[in-house]
Amino acid sequence: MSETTAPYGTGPATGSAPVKRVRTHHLREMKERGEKWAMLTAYEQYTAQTFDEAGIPVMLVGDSASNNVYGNETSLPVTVDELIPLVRAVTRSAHRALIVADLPFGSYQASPEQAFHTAVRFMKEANAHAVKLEGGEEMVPQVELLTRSGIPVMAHIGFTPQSEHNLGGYRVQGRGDAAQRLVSEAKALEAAGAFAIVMEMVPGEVAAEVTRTLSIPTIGIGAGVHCDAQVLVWQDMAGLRTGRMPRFVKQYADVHGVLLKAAQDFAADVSAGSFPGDEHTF
Ligand SMILES: Nc1nc(=O)c2c([nH]1)NC[C@@H]1CN(c3ccc(C(=O)N[C@@H](CCC(=O)O)C(=O)O)cc3)CN21
Ligand SMILES: CC(C)C(=O)C(=O)O
Ligand SMILES: [Mg+2]
Repeated sequence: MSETTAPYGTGPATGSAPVKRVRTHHLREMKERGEKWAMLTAYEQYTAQTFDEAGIPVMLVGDSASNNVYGNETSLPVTVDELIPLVRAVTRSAHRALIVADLPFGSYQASPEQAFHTAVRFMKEANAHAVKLEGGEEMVPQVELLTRSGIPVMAHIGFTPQSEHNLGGYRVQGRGDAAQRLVSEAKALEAAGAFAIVMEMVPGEVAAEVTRTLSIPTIGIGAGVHCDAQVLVWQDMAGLRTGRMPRFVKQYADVHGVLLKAAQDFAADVSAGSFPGDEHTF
């Protein structure tokens, strides 16, 4: 087992010492110390274990499971009932990371009460440590009620995929005149009690201003290097997904290539009669 110390000050995820869970206040302290950190999505056991071992302090069970697990085109169709088992798998598997459950489209926008009901399901049925929801000023009542009720909330502004039909597609938000509105939305969400805020596809300079202005950490995806943290969807980061990627993705491995070759080699061995061997046979 590797003895590398995770760079987040709460100790390694492996070994025999008891593992200390990352808490929202640790993230605020990292911002105060100027320590940047990485968030990844996770949707099941082995990636959650692996990212925990890597010292990733926060994992998001994204509504992006819609397109990255369930095979939909967008994140809109995925339901609470489809996400809860994935969140439960991740919270069972990661012992150190803070696990955030992404509230899916239609499960929180109607009212603070609807958001509360949905968030409580993720906390009770899946052991989530926090929830995430998309939106600006209009989500302040939701963020206030959840926070007052003991549920940590991660906000998400800029390009919010659940609103793609209102935003006119997958495009950068907060350019020009919209920049100051983005800053004031971020302030309102912090004042409402959010513990962190994702900024998706906003100009780097605007994200830098938000990051300087807030005391809570900002997590960028296509928002430049001046955010306090960065997030990517793991299948993009690891190169399992193929095809055209958004500009903000950096591919750190070729998992698709590795898995393709493994499947082809296995099939070829079976065809040739060279698997199973004596050592695999009882
Ligand atoms: N696999 C995956 N990765 C993601 O980053 C992701 C998901 N799924 N599902 C939910 C949302 C959707 N996201 C997306 C999807 C596409 C673009 C995209 O096509 N961006 C283009 C256009 C930018 C522009 O026109 O300004 C790009 O080149 O970045 C961006 C964000 C981010 N999220
Ligand atoms: C890309 C991240 C921020 C997300 O919301 C998701 O994976 O659903
Ligand atoms: Mg999402």
